[in-house]
Amino acid sequence: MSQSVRWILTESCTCPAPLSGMPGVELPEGLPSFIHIYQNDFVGRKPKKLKDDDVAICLCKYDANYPESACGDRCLNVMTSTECTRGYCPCEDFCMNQRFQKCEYAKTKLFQTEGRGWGLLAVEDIKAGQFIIEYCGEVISLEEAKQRSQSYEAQGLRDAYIISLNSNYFIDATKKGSLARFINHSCLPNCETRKWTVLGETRVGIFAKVDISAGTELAYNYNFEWYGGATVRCLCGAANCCIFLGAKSQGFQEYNHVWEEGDDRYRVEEVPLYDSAEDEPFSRIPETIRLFKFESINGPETDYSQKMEGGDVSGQELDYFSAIKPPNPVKIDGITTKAEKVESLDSGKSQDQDMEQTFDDTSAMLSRLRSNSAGRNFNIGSGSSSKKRPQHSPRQKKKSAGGKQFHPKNIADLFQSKEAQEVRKYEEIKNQAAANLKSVYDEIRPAIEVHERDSQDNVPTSVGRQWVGAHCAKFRADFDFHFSVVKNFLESAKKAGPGMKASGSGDNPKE
Ligand SMILES: C[S@@+](CC[C@H](N)C(=O)[O-])C[C@H]1O[C@@H](n2cnc3c(N)ncnc32)[C@H](O)[C@@H]1O
Repeated sequence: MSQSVRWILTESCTCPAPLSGMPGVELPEGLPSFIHIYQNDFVGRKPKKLKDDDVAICLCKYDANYPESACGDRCLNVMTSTECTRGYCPCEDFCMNQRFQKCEYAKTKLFQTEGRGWGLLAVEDIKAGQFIIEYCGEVISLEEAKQRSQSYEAQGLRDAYIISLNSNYFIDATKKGSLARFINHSCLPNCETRKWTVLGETRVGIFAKVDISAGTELAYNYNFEWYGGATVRCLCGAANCCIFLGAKSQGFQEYNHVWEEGDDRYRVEEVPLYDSAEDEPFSRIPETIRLFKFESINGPETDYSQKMEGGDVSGQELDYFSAIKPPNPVKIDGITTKAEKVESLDSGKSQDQDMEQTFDDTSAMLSRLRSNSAGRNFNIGSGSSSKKRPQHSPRQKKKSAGGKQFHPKNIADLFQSKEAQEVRKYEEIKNQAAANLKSVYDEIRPAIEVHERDSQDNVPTSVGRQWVGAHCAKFRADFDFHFSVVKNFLESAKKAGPGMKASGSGDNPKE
């Protein structure tokens, strides 16, 4: 049974009192407690204050015979996903481009789904492209997002409400948020998320992808990028459902292949061998942090088994932190996750610290540049999941001779020779290239951040070129370094005679 309409605004909320004409919020009984807000609540920093010079003013001129003239689709601000600013727009009160500011939401209603918690329904017909609601919550830093994600997990919270605004900031709607926090995921969604700039800040809106009729559940494709941790069964009911949230992401597919019982392709013995210290310099992920990313998936379009309409998926890139972690991987009749089959997982390997640091600083930039291509990736903390592979089970044999691993740095120390000097020279060049890459990133970061709210199409070519150039130099230096390690290692072994094996192999009588 529904309670009467009520406003819930707390003292700590920075948003103004609800504007007249704003939709009321009907909160049904039994809804887990949260604080309803109409604007993002900034934690740890204040919202930007736009200076006069920074306000984007369009060239629209209101024509009473043509309402679209007041900041419709041809408005310069609309075209750049920027809202007009009240008091500055030439169309004044006729301006139609202040939907976030005026909370011009579609009428919606909460309802209880089967197995997916609460969901949001359209109460009126909604047109394709229409703004439905803002995804509001607390705006927090990346660090805070990591901490909260871990803490929610420790508290056993199942539902994930943290999404990314950009590489530095996230929206956490766990404790405070708008009704958008209740919109569920579908593999065949009728809505999508879009980022808009409103009064200088990036905000996230839910928009209709297709015409939606009253009574239909609203859903968008979370496009979770799976970064380890729990596998959560998707219950969207779409005919093209991916079975698990994030199942289409590379991380999930490499780590949690889903297969039928008895499928011999995935026997533990056949898990590929690798030496992570050498192959995977960036692959360590803090286990407790799960980052999910919304990303385009062009899956087959099939019938919608629930009352949702289809269309191709083109939601913008957003990331999701999850606090979900069931005790064991999900098991569905006849289907097992690979994690269940692999008997034990190592907790992580030591990493090349300087490389890792550079990667931390530059991963956000990389992800943005990559996001224009089909195979997007996003990295957090110390590494990318894209290369993460199943780790050794106790039954697997080691690849290295005698179980020893040869780290490039150790090799340089071990060989006090001409060869070692050459290796060190290349190592220095490699470090220099890494430092250059970092300084290029620091230099061009502002240019990227100005544009990150939409896409990287707007980033000046010179910036992109500089970035690509620095990367190529870094890759080249890495290659030269590793090549010199291998070459000099072999040469010194050859010089030492046919019986000589790598230092540390235990076969050298002098050892
Ligand atoms: C942003 S919340 C959505 C609202 C949530 N249903 C509630 O009751 O608060 C996201 C969480 O809802 C659940 N969820 C959303 N879509 C789902 C789906 N298709 N299948 C299973 N669970 C889903 C998952 O637990 C997910 O972490």
